[in-house]
Amino acid sequence: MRKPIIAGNWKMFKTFDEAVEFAENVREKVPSEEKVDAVICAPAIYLPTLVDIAAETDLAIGAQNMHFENEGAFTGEISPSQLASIHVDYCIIGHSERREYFNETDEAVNKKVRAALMNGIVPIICCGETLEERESAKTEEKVASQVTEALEGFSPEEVKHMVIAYEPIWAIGTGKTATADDANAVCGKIREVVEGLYGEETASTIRIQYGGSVKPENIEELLSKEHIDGALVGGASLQADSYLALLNQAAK
Ligand SMILES: O=C[C@H](O)COP(=O)(O)O
Repeated sequence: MRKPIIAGNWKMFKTFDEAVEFAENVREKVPSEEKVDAVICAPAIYLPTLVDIAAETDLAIGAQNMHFENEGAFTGEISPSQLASIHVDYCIIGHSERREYFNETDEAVNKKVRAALMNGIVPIICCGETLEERESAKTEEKVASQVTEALEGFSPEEVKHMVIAYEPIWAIGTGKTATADDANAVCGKIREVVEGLYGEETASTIRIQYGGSVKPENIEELLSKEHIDGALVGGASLQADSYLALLNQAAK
C-alpha cells in the first residue's frame, strides 16, 4: 500500500511573518509521517527559516521550482545543490504555471528531475491538460507525453522515488474539481505509462497525486480511488486549519 502524500503549494502567497506563523502553528499538529507525508512548498526566500521550524517534526519543506544546473551564471536562479544544502526535501517541477508563464519545456523538466534526484530531493512532477485538450479528448495523449518525456532515461529504482502530480489546468484555482472517477482514470493512465516504461513494480510503487481545487470537502472521495495517492494543493494549503484537515483525512 502506498503512503499518501499531501503537498501544499503556496505559490506566490504569504508574507514572511504569515509563513512563520503557519509553520509554527502546524508543525506539532501534522499527523505522523508513518501515515502521511506532509509537505509545504513555499516561496524560496522562506525556505531556510521553514526548514528550521520544521526540523525534527513530521512536516517536510519543499521548493516550487529550481534550475537544473548545480551552479553557474544564471542570475536569479536557485540550484538543486543550493536547495539540498539547506535541507529542502522536495521540489515541484514543471507546474503548469511555470510551463505557461515561464516557458518551461518537457526537456527542462526532465533535466530538473535528474538534478533533483542527484541532490537527494524528491521531485513532484506536474502534468495535466488544458480545457481545450480535455474537450477534444486529448487528455490521455497530453499527459502520457508529458510523463514519458519527464521520466526519460532513469532507472526503475530512481522512478520509484518520484512523485507525479496530475493537475488538469482547468481545475486549478477555479473551484472546478475533476470528478474523483475522472481524476482516477487519468492517474491510472499515468500508472500504465510508467508500467510501459519501467515495469509493474515501479508503476505500483510510484505515488501519483491529484491537484486542482482540492479541499477538505472533496479529499476523502479522491483518496478513496485506487490510483490517487495524495494531493498537490494550492488554495486550501494556505490556511492551517484546512491544510491540517487534508492531512488528517489522508492519515485515516
Ligand atoms: O499546485 C497546486 C495546484 O495548482 C492546485 O491549486 P488549487 O488547489 O488552488 O486549485
